[in-house]
Order: sequence, then structure tokens, then C-alpha cells
Amino acid sequence: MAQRLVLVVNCGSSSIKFALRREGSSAALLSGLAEQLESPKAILHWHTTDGKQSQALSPGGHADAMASLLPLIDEYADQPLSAVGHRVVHGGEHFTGAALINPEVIAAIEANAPLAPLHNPANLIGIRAAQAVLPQIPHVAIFDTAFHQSMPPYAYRYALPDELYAVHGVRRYGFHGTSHQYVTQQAALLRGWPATQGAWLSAHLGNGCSNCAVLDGSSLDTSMGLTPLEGLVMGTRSGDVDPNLHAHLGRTLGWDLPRIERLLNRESGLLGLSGLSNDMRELEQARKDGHDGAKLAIEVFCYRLARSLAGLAVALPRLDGLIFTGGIGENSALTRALTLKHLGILGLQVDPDANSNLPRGEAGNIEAAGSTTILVIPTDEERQIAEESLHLLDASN
Ligand SMILES: Nc1ncnc2c1ncn2[C@@H]1O[C@H](COP(=O)(O)OP(=O)(O)O)[C@@H](O)[C@H]1O
Ligand SMILES: CC(=O)OP(=O)(O)O
Ligand SMILES: [Mg+2]
Repeated sequence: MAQRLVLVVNCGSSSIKFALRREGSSAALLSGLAEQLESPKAILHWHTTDGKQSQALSPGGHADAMASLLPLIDEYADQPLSAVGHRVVHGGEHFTGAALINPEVIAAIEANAPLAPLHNPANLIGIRAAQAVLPQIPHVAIFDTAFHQSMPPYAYRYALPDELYAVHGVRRYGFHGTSHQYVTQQAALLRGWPATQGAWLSAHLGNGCSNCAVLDGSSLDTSMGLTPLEGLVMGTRSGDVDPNLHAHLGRTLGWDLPRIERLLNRESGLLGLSGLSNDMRELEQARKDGHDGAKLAIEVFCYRLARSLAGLAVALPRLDGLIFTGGIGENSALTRALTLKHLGILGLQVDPDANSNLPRGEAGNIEAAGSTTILVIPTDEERQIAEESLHLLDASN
């Protein structure tokens, strides 16, 4: 039987990441990014075995971008698509795994949108745009939250009156599950273990950042909560603040909730601390050039990351290894080194040469002799989404 083809769509607020994947293959036939949508700078980049190319897009938003990238799918797909797998960030408690998209699933994603205001609305736009252009093919939703449904109540409950959980669903959900699951499986395979073995801490550091404690293939705790704002310092998100900040800003500055939500989600994190940028590459350069804000932002980012990892370690009976992933985790030797400076308490010691000289895009060990394992593993959410989409189709046939 021919290996099946899957289109993976990860629709963000101003971008669409996509990949065309063949079953069982580690490399994508085609992968790309449509970014700065709804602006005059809207552009589509894609990467195939022929190399990298780009094309300007009309500033018409997600639906237009989907229509523009479809001819590429037609060009590179050498057989009909079997499925379209969509990343969906918040699935609430409804979804412990992948779901075939139908009107009820769309309604559940809509119902969870207030809990992931930067993500779910964009995910829905992507689903609708893709369904409009590919109506005959099964569309599958893969939820960031699903992997964390294994957390025990003592990890997912807030210390709030029961009614808020039982009636209103206020609890910790966790996100980036696809990535935490993928990299912990890869870590086990690198050890020569079955994919679901081991006691791991995983740090997914992209625009959004979260940590996760995984034991034998199950998430036991994670740093994000009800929404993707809790926990670590991120590109533009504050991560944890004193919950009384809201009342304080309301009383002292007269700020209403939308203003505070914008502050915490879009104006804070690395961007707010540095006063310069949410992009770690720019901050590293600025730090070298003596920019105090960039230096402070990186220090806070790394200290808070280490503090969260040390806290999550209590979820595990032992530690087989720490994994760095995501754009920052995979590429920023500085972030890894500064974070690991705080983590001697967990038996983690970095080898500076291994850390600085890791070949880009490859998995590798960066621990010093005698240290607990420290790995850098490129995440591949698209691969995991493609595989889970096909598993769901197989299970429902
Ligand atoms: N070579 C690099 N050095 C330091 N940071 C990097 C490097 N490459 C990418 N990054 C950082 O990775 C972050 C984006 O991560 P990514 O995983 O691509 O984000 P997303 O969550 O949108 O998928 C940005 O802060 C970017 O600056
Ligand atoms: C959930 C989340 O934060 O996702 P991203 O990193 O894509 O923003
Ligand atoms: Mg990402």
C-alpha cells in the first residue's frame, strides 16, 4: 500500500505554518510559512528538496493565504491527500486525543476560544479556510491540551472553590502537548528505550514557552494553566504574576480587563522587560552590544525557566534527562547555559563546548561528564500531528 499523504496546518494569529508529510517519513515533502497576514508585507515562504522559495501574498488574510498555498500542495503532492491535520491549541476537557472535525468539534473549539484568545480563533479560521478549499478530505484536530489530560487532580486543580472547576471548568490544562510528547519520545528512542519510557523534563521554548514533567509517556505536570499565559516568561507574555495585579492595576491606574489582558499577553515577556524585542536572536545581539534591557530580559527568562523546571521535578520519581526544544531551546546556547547555571541542584551540569557547537537542526547531548542527561531535540509538531491524524483515521475505519 502506498504511504499516505497528510497536509498539516498550524494557523496562528498572523501566520499559517503548513507541511506536506508522507506517512513514515521523517522529512516533509514541503513545509512552509505564510506570515504577516493581513498586512502589506504578507509573504509565503516554502521549503522543498528543490530549496527555499518565497512569494508575496495579497494582504487578504488567512483564507486568501490558504488559497495561495493550495497550488503548492497540488504541485508537490504526488498522490491524493488522505487527511488534513490541524493544530488546535485549547480543547478543554473534551478531548483526550485527536478528533475528526465535525460541527460539534467546531462548536467545542469555539467554546474554548475565550481560554486561548491568541490561538483558538486563528485555529478556527485555518480549519474553515482549509475545509472550504479541501471539502472532500477528512480534517482532524490535534489539541495542545490533550497530552496533559493525564495530569492528576493535585496538579491540575487551582486552590479555588470547587464550583469554579465543576461548573465553569476553571483548572490547569497545559499546552504544547504535541511537542512535549514528541521530544520525550525522541529522547527515549535516543537512549534505546521504548518511546514511552523515562522520567523527563521538557522545556519547549518558542514564542510561547512551557515546561512539562513526563513519566513513561504521560504528562504529570506542566507550567501552563487555564490559558497559555501561566508559567514561564515568553516572547510577549508575562507568565506568572501576582494574581492581585489585576485588582491593583484596576484600582491604581483605572485599567479595564481588556487593557490588562493586552498588557499580559502582548506587551510583556521578553518584549516588555527589554523594551526592545520579543525575538531572542535580537536580544542576544543587543545584549552583546551592551543593552541593559536585553540583558535583564534574558536573565529573568532563564532564571524563571530554571525555577519552574526545579519545581516540576517534584512530579517525577527520578530524572532521566532534561530536554530543550522550540526555536529558543534548539538554537540559543546562551539561554541553555544561563538556565543550567541555576540547575546544579538537579545534578545538571552543561558541557560548554558541546552546548556551543551543537550542529543546527540536530539532536544532541550537551551534559558534562557525570551530569544527568541534557538533550537538545528539534521538535516536530507537524510530524506528530500527521501521525496522530492517520492513527485516528485508522482507528475510526
Ligand atoms: N539562532 C537562534 N538563536 C536564538 N534564538 C533563536 C534562534 N532561532 C530562533 N530563535 C528564537 O526562537 C523563537 C521562536 O521560536 P519558534 O519555535 O519558531 O516559535 P513558534 O512558537 O512561533 O513556533 C524566537 O524568539 C526566535 O528569536
Ligand atoms: C500554546 C502556545 O503558547 O502556543 P505558541 O507557542 O504556538 O504560541
Ligand atoms: Mg512553535
